[in-house]
Amino acid sequence: MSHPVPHDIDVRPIAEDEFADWQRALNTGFLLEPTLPPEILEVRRRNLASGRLLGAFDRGRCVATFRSFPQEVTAVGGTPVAADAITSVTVTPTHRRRGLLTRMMGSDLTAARERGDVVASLIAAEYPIYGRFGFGPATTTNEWTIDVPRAGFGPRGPAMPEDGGRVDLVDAEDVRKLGPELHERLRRGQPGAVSRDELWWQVNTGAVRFHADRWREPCYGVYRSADGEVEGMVAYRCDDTWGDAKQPLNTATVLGLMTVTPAAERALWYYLCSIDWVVRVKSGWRSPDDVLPLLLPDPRAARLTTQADWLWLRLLDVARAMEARSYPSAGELVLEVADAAGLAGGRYLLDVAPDGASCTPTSRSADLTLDVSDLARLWLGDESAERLAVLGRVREERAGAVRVADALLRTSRRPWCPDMF
Ligand SMILES: CC(=O)SCCNC(=O)CCNC(=O)[C@H](O)C(C)(C)COP(=O)(O)OP(=O)(O)OC[C@H]1O[C@@H](n2cnc3c(N)ncnc32)[C@H](O)[C@@H]1OP(=O)(O)O
Repeated sequence: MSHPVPHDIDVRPIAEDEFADWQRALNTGFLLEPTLPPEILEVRRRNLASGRLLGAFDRGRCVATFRSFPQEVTAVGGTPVAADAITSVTVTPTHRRRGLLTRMMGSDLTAARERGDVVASLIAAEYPIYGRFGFGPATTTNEWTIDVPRAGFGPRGPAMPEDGGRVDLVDAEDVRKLGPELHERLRRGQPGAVSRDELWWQVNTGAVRFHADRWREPCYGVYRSADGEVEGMVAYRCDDTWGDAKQPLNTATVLGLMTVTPAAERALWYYLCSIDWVVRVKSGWRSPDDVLPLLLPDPRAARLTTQADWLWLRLLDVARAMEARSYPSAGELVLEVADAAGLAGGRYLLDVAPDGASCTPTSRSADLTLDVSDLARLWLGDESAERLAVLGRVREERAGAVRVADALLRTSRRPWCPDMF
């Protein structure tokens, strides 16, 4: 079988009239039906075609896809940094392992660096794909399945906290009105969270349909505090499962639950675990240190059913990334950062003082040597330098430097990205 020579394949931004071809290649790469119904294609064209879309073309046919869009990722301490969010990455099966992803990624990351983005971000379909491009897994996610009858709520268990707050069910239109402001509050307090644009709210509440048959309207609940402030919101769907003896055996699956106060968090989980007929609650993708299991009178009723890497980051500007975050104590660290792509490498002095941090190129000798992908693991505070040293991924050049790194970089709560993109 003869393969086309990689350089005969054109990698470039697509023209608007190539969108249908690009979309067909995208669906092919994701093992979906290649051709979308015309009305869905049109909705996608209207919303996506003018964005940053790359394609690879072999004899005029699109054989690879790549899309990036502007995003913000919340650093430790709450400052959002400019991110190049990457999605829709595919290479058609006939054209894989010939460097097409490498070419698209190189072109996108170079442009992002030139634009001044601080990081690039993505959710990886498979673990081994993105490390070679300087990405590291920066957050993880957990999903729990709650066995509701065992959870301990109900007539003999604790009642919903009496704090004057209330849960009300609302419609999609209310979610589009109330959700964005609540989410802005959430993401400013949640390292690893990413921004949502208006299109996110439209697509995720059914106002804009990107799929012909995948939309089923969920139920939406809102928690308001005693003074009427919206402090939490949940979207969930129930199935319609019944046992042989006519017992209700429904599962409620959480599509998203965001809260900005502990009262809202407690109230919404209590609500989900006390809906008649519901015997199982699937939590959806939660933070790895979510308090959820401990909110239940019997935490063992929450079984961990998914645990996986989630948001991957690629630092494009080490100095700005390190200066954007906060640190629990003062200290100094010289980092020798290797970056095979030549985008962000160098030796940096991180100098954390009580009034803020500076990170500048230095000629002082290094305390730690590591790859840019491993600095991405450390940046949000989730990974420990000590663990990476055990793996041989971080090299300690000065005795004790690993401990200093962990004291500076780790956080008391773990980072979390609630979104899939
Ligand atoms: C953010 C997102 O959109 S995630 C979605 C990612 N897409 C998918 O998983 C869809 C199915 N897979 C694909 O379309 C393709 O396999 C891609 C896009 C993952 C990779 O595209 P390719 O053009 O084959 O990658 P490319 O040839 O540039 O590979 C570069 C290197 O990565 C390695 N690599 C690429 N994909 C994988 C993989 N899935 N698993 C392990 N290694 C991989 C290659 O072996 C190659 O290694 P080498 O340089 O040592 O030879």
